[in-house]
Amino acid sequence: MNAVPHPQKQSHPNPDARKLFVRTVALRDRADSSLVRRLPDGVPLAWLSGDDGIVGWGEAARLECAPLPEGTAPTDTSRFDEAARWFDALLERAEVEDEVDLPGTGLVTFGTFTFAPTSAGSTLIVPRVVVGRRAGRTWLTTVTDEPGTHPEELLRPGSAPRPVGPVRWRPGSLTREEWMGAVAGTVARIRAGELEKAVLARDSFADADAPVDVRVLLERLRTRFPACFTFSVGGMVGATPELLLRREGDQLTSLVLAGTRPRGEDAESDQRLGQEMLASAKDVEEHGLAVDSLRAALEPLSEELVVPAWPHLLRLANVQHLATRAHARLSPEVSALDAVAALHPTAAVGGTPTATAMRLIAEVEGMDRGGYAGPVGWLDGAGNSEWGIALRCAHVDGAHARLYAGGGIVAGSDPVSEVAEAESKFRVMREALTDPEA
Ligand SMILES: C=C(O[C@H]1C=CC=C(C(=O)O)[C@@H]1O)C(=O)O
Repeated sequence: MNAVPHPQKQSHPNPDARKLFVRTVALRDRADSSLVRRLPDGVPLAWLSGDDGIVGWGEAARLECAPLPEGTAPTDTSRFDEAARWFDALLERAEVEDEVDLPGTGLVTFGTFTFAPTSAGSTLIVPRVVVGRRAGRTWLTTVTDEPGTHPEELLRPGSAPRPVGPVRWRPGSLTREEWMGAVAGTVARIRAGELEKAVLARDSFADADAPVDVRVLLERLRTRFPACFTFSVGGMVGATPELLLRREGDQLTSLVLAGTRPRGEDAESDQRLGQEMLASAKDVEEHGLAVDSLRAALEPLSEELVVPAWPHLLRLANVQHLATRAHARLSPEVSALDAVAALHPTAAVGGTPTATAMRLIAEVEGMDRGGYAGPVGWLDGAGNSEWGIALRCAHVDGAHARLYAGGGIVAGSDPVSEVAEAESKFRVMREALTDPEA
């Protein structure tokens, strides 16, 4: 497979040799106005959490990592190293004037990495324009090839987003029965001792009549899932509840999720379902393996690491999860992308042992995950960054979307419940792609 060709690549034959002029200025704005409204039509970049976040558009620089040949070790991390080298080189040649100086100001790149090293789609994009907000402060960053461009010249009001229109839904790579068979086969292999856990996913397709205006999806996702990170990077669009890592200075935070139940019809059944999950040996084991994988990856990188002994419940509009929030103080030489490379894939999306689970996933899912279950987020010149795990998402390409959803399989998993769980996770993007009745 080859890297997806991109027109921007041809227009800058040697993009790494260019010098970038980066300017961040404060912007007066209402703290609760939607950043999505700033976005012009086109292919938006976004990372949103409640009313805060960053949105961007245009391309000052772009890196497409080439997929590695079949047979490459599934845990290969060279795409993260390539991305780090590329961004460092841009940063060295950037002239940055930053009067706001917060995480996300100055030179920023958005990024999406594939789940597996052999897939195409690991991409970093430095936008021409970024509008960001954090704790009531809003800013504008512009990235130009010439000095002296007035930043606000690049800030034009966005056009009104278009509804999606009629959508046709198509089944994915495996039928429901085939996928249940893959789950049952995985349970048997786990029971036979080949591995402890694997996270299996499936895909499904949506076709609209006209190119989907991603801004509509972003606005629906961010308002329905305020506790999630709503993102759009390199075609990957979704609202993930799972934070692979946030790095601010030497502090790292991660939110591990594994273990899922539906939301109840009323407060009482909701409570009961949550308590049942906290008491379920199967869910606690599934969650514990994800936490163990995070701990094992972070320990060598940290001077301090605090991981709570018991999970708590995270309730979202469609499902509830077992959640553990971990904190670390990183060793001085560890960069955000070093930490991403070490943590990906946690057993919330891969399995245990990691390499065995990744091989099984490639063998039984019958699809290429692309950016699904890979890291998605942003990185700034000071090394601050946020990377979610791309879940509850779709790859949107013009009028077409490929949706992904999965769940952790352990010895006690049941194929029928796993299909239902994947359906409840698909709902996030199915609802975002469905216009409200007029
Ligand atoms: C793999 C997915 O979710 C992961 C994150 C939270 C809970 C999960 C679970 O309960 O299986 C999964 O580990 C997905 O949303 O596609």
